[in-house]
Amino acid sequence: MFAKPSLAPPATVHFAGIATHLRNNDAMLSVHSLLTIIATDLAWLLKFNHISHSSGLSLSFIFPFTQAKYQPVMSLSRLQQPCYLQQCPSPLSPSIPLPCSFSFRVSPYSQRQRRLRFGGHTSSVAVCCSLSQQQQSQILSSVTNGSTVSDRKEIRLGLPSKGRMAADTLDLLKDCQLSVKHVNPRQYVAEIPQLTNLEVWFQRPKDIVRKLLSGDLDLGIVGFDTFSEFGLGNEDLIIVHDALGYGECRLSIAIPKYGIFENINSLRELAQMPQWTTEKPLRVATGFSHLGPKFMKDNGFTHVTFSTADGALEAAPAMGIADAILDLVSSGTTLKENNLKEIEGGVVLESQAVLVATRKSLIQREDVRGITKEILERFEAHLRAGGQFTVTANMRGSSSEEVAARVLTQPSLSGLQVSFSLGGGVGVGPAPHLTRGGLN
Ligand SMILES: Nc1ncnc2c1ncn2[C@@H]1O[C@H](COP(=O)(O)OP(=O)(O)OP(=O)(O)O)[C@@H](O)[C@H]1O
Ligand SMILES: O=P(O)(O)OC[C@H]1O[C@H](OP(=O)(O)OP(=O)(O)O)[C@H](O)[C@@H]1O
Repeated sequence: MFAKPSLAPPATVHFAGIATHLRNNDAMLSVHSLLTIIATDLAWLLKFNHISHSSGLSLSFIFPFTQAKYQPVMSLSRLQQPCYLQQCPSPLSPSIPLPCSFSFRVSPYSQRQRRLRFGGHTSSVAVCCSLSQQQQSQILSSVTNGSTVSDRKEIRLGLPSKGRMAADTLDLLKDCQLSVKHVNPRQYVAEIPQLTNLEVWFQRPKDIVRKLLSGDLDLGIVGFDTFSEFGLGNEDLIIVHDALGYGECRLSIAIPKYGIFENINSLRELAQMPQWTTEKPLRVATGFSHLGPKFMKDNGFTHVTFSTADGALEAAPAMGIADAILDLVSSGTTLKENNLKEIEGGVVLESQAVLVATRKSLIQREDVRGITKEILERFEAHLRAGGQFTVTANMRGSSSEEVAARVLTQPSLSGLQVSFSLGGGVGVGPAPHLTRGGLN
């Protein structure tokens, strides 16, 4: 099972890490950042990631891919060369041949499967790598050069103070037995008694991202859209959990259903309309003044201008202020009510709530890593448990299949999907919890 490496493994320190997000170019950032963290504190990451040591030789990176759209491509080319890589056995994936730098794709992951991402076979790919002591020092010095995090002793977590994300964020924390206690209801600071030395600061989502960048917060929960817009691709921000399961929406271009747009149904068609000239460019209203222009430029729009507003952007075309809008959509009701439509190829990004940390805090502060681990484990436990029930029953049966067949023929349990192993119990999809009485 353990393929012979093409390069002899050096006498090395071995690293392990987990990339909890991989989005296009962020992939390299994750790998690099996390490698660095490992270099800083190997023991912590081992615990953090539940990674097992393999044959005393190497440890695994595990990359859970959650959204097919990102088509994650991983590269280790940023690592200092030469970088010795070798195949490692993994229960999660078939072997992957690994040259010094490499890329791979992972099979698409459906919406329905997303929450189970740590459990499925297609969701993860494990690779292992070993780096020499010298490479370790190089990586470490490349990220620890520059400014250090401030001298403050507490750890700061930013949570949305208002808007759509606020209540759902508190609900998620509550579901994870992390109760946010206001010291004073009129203050923006709070605490979570279960997490020692943690200060919660309530801020507008965009300010959470800004304060992460400035080093005034260590961790934050925001929508991926806000992270992308205000994070400006800054490599100091790391998404440590990319799918918290709420705040789901997409950032999308919309145009009127009527007039000159009546027969326009794709971004390509929109770009090719003869109406747009230097004198009369396509006018787009958006609150996303970083992502908007970038997206339009990447999609070949040369004659385009942008205007901004703080809300109710859907009114802009009817008011004659804009030709198109670029805004968040979830149910699509607001677009419909305003006679607007989305178009093929017009989605800039899919968003939901994410947990963000600053790379500097993670690298330089052990207590931040500890708290991050604690929060992440609670989130994962909660999110993975969603829709899962355990049925405990005394049943006769000569095999797991026979018991499963019996469970599924019970009218009261109809609709269950069994995804189990027996010997101890049967794990199923949505189901009642049976604790006593036999199902015979
Ligand atoms: N229609 C929607 N459905 C689901 N989630 C949404 C929707 N609109 C926005 N969101 C998510 O909620 C986040 C917060 O949006 P919201 O407009 O409520 O607050 P905000 O960021 O405080 O806005 P602003 O500061 O511009 O007033 C967005 O960044 C996005 O991630
Ligand atoms: O697709 P839908 O479910 O209709 O949701 C989309 C709307 O939700 C958001 O606005 P929000 O309600 O937060 O108000 P805002 O326009 O003041 O930002 C977004 O800006 C859209 O206008």
